[in-house]
Parts: sequence; structure tokens; C-alpha cells
Amino acid sequence: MSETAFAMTGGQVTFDGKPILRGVDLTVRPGEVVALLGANGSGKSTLVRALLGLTPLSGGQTLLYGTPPARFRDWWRIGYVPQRLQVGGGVPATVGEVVASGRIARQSRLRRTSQADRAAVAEALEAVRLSDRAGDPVQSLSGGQQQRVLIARALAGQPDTYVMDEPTAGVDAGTQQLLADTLAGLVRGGKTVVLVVHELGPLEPIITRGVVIREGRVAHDGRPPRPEGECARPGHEHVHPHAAETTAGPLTGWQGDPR
Ligand SMILES: Nc1ncnc2c1ncn2[C@@H]1O[C@H](COP(=O)(O)OP(=O)(O)OP(=O)(O)O)[C@@H](O)[C@H]1O
Repeated sequence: MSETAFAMTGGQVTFDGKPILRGVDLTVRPGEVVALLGANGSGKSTLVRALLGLTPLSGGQTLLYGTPPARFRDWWRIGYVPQRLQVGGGVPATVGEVVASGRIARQSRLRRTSQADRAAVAEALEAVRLSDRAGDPVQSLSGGQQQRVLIARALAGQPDTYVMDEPTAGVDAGTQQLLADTLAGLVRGGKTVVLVVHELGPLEPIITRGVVIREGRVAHDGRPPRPEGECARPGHEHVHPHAAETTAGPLTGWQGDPR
């Protein structure tokens, strides 16, 4: 059997007695580029966090490279870009420091910062065009720039698999294209990508598989949906009155019913 990056079977998550994930089966193999799609509140972020073991399952199981999250040790293999949040929290960290923190899983107590670490951080900053802001406090950056810092932090770790929760949310068109080009290069190098997106936008050419989540279940898993008409218009707000279609047939309205 070939290696799997993620393998969830019957994954369930319950918050306050309310089922949020209701039996998700999802296997992601190395080299796949999987877009998780679905309406607000459908459970995409919860699924991502459960795949990483950050949110515990109340039923089913999930494996990271064949190992349950609690026993997984090779965290350097995963680069996680969480949904937009304040990077650096209350700590006045610089852009360079936050990006360098992406190397921690690769470092050991014996071998701290090396030339390779410094080079990876510099390369990641360049990839998101923030080299000139390395010494600035993260809080002094705009929201979209902070998102780029989070992406650079993941890039700096040079993981095998990238997990990105809405990496293009609130990010301008130029930066979206930059991210798409960066990811395309990583994918050509055999990396695995799982990302939550509302708009495929410039990422569309690299997506190999679309998984639509609807009310905590997989409603479609296969060909990436192709936005058409209004849905394809740049800046289109994806709150659709029509339901997500299920496993067969063309998929043009993947958002499902808004809650
Ligand atoms: N920590 C939590 N405690 C309680 N409920 C939660 C928690 N996290 C998420 N939820 C609920 O789980 C449901 C799914 O949330 P989730 O963030 O996974 O959706 P999503 O598909 O990522 O949405 P969006 O597109 O808006 O980011 C929502 O109803 C949300 O309120």
C-alpha cells in the first residue's frame, strides 16, 4: 500500500454536543493538491484541524503519514497555515522571527540555527515578497501581509505537505497569483497540498481534486469544480442560494446552502 499523507476514516467531531463532522472519510496521497470547499460553517476548518490532530475526534480515526496524531513525531513534514489570526499574538515578534519559527520542527537541541535555516527563512521571505520587512513588528503589517507571513512560516519549514486554511482570504489578486506560482513550484517538486478555499481563482490550474464539505459530510470528492458565469467573476461573493451538487455531474455551485 502506498504512503498516505492523511487518512481519516469515519471522522466525527462534536462541539458542545453538536455534531460538526459527521463521519468523514478522506485519504490524501503524496503529490495531491486537494481543495476543501463548502459553505461557511460547513466544517472545513474543523476538518483541517482534525486531520492535524489539533481538534480531537469523537469518533473514527485519522492518521498522519500512517501514524495517529498523538504518536506522530515528524511534524517538520507538515506546514500548517491557520485561518487568518493575529500572528505573534501579544508578543512583539518581528516578521523574520515568525518566519524563522517555521524551522523549529527541523531543529534540535544540539543543532540550533544553521546556515540552512537562515537560507530557508530568506527564501521564504523572498517567495512572499517580504524580505524588506523582515525586521518589522508583525503587528505593523496589514492583514494581507500578515497572511503572507504565515505562508512564509510554512514555506520556511520545507515540509512535505502544506495545509492551508483560506490562504487567499483577504489577499489581493497579485498576492494570490504569487501564492499560486509558489505552490505550483512546490507541487512540481512533489509536495502535497490541502487547502481550504472559497475561490479557486489563480490556484485552479494546480488543484487536482475538489472535496466539498456540506454539513460536516463529504458531499463531493473528485474532479475540482469549475466555477462558471457569475461564480467565476473576480471578487464574486460565494454565498450561494443553490445547494452543492453531490458526487456526480458538473459542479458549479459548491458552496451549498448558507446557514
Ligand atoms: N471551538 C469550537 N467550539 C464550538 N463550535 C465550533 C468550534 N469551532 C467551530 N465550531 C462550529 O463548527 C461549525 C463548523 O465550523 P468551521 O470553522 O469548521 O466551518 P468552516 O467550513 O471552516 O467555515 P468558514 O468557511 O466560515 O471558515 C460552525 O458551526 C462553528 O460554529
